[in-house]
Amino acid sequence: MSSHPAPEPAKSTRSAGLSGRVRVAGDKSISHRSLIFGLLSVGETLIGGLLEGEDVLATARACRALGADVERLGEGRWRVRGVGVGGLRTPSEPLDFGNAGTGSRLMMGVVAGAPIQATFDGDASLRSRPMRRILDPLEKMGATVVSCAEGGRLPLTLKGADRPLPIEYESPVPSAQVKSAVLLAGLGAPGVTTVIEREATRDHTERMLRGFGAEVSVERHGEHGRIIRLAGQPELKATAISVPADPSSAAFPLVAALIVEGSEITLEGVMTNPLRTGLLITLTEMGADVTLANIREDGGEEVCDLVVRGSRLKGVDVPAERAPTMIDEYPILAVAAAFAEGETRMRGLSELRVKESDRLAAVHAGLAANGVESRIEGDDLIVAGKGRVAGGGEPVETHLDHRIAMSFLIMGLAAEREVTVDDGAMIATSFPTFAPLMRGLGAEIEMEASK
Ligand SMILES: O=C(O)C1=C[C@@H](OP(=O)(O)O)[C@@H](O)[C@H](O)C1
Ligand SMILES: C=C(OP(=O)(O)O)C(=O)O
Repeated sequence: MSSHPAPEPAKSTRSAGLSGRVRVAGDKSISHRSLIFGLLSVGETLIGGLLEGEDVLATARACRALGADVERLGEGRWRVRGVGVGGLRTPSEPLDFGNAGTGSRLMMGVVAGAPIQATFDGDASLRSRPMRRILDPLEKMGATVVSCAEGGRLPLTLKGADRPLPIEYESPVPSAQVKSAVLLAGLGAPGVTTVIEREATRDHTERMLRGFGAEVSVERHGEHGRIIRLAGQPELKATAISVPADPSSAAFPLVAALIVEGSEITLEGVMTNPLRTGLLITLTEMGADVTLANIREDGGEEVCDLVVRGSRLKGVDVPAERAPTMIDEYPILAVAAAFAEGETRMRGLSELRVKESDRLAAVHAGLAANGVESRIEGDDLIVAGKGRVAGGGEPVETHLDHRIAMSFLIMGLAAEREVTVDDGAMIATSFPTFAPLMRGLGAEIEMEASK
């Protein structure tokens, strides 16, 4: 098992109006995929704006272990010399993905579609997460699970198919990671690999496959779904990639500026891919003062500058079908809901139970510790917003979950008393510049290690 950094307790206190103009780090989903597609294509892939968080760095190491030449040229600037789908090699050591679900699951798809074998491992959080959802379709494509921990969990050794089979797969869970693993394995299969989604999930894999020269078609399916078809055995061509700013990271300064009275900030170049904008839609319904300015394109995605001002929020009902477009944003939405007037009901959150932590339970406990009433009914989370938050509770237990740590540190910026979290170290997995960036806007956040 990979070790974690030493726990780093952190706290935040009520802050005066936030102000400034910042750009959050590169999108985590696109960063993982940039490295992986770099590995799978022949030639030189140049990446700008790569997120240099621990999760993505683990993927970079895995790409090296599978045969790519991966080099950091400067801040966020990386070069990958790939080996092509047919040129992957069996790594000599286990691949350690740390805390990263995306990196490990996508790479299982890569290994499954090639005649190689690899062992996957990670930290205690990743070892507890379900992998059967990935292994089931990959076994249908011809991969073999050589060994694994109970319930198909990490550490596990996967042997790729000598001759991968193209399949048609309808995932029982709405998951971009499952979809991506099947499509990545499908690169090595002759014929067409098809993924059917009842609810559309983030489509970065499909878009980037096209960008690297593969043939991919996407068709609507029912009210919210899609059918994705990939023609197998393409020759992927290396390309240049610019990674836009991550909307899931932007969510933290965004909500901070809404709840801290008198704030006005600008978040530059935030990606507004329609399958990632559920939080923006929800906050707008809650009465948030957010303007989308300077809408343009970056790296094949629409981006804009978000101008955010302190706002009085009201409780809303968030429909279950919106969940895939804001799946990582529920912890910070729950914080916004705590400062709103009235009840917010977030529906259909079963997937939150299998993230870095059980986020439903972690959010509920952290809110309760800081004087906010909430309840879980089935898969719904209901937060009773009172327009104010007491704070001052016992340290919030973050369970190795970066988003729980960041969400509660944001809560402390507008709570009456300080909010503490037991460990902010995992923030480095997705948003290593979180604390300095927030402090630059005027937020009072203290991490123990940087005192
Ligand atoms: O494909 C991706 O890049 C991701 C998919 C989502 O996970 P699921 O596929 O498990 O929903 C999301 O939670 C994760 O942070 C990133
Ligand atoms: C769920 C997340 O990531 P992953 O699944 O890659 O660990 C996240 O970043 O919130």
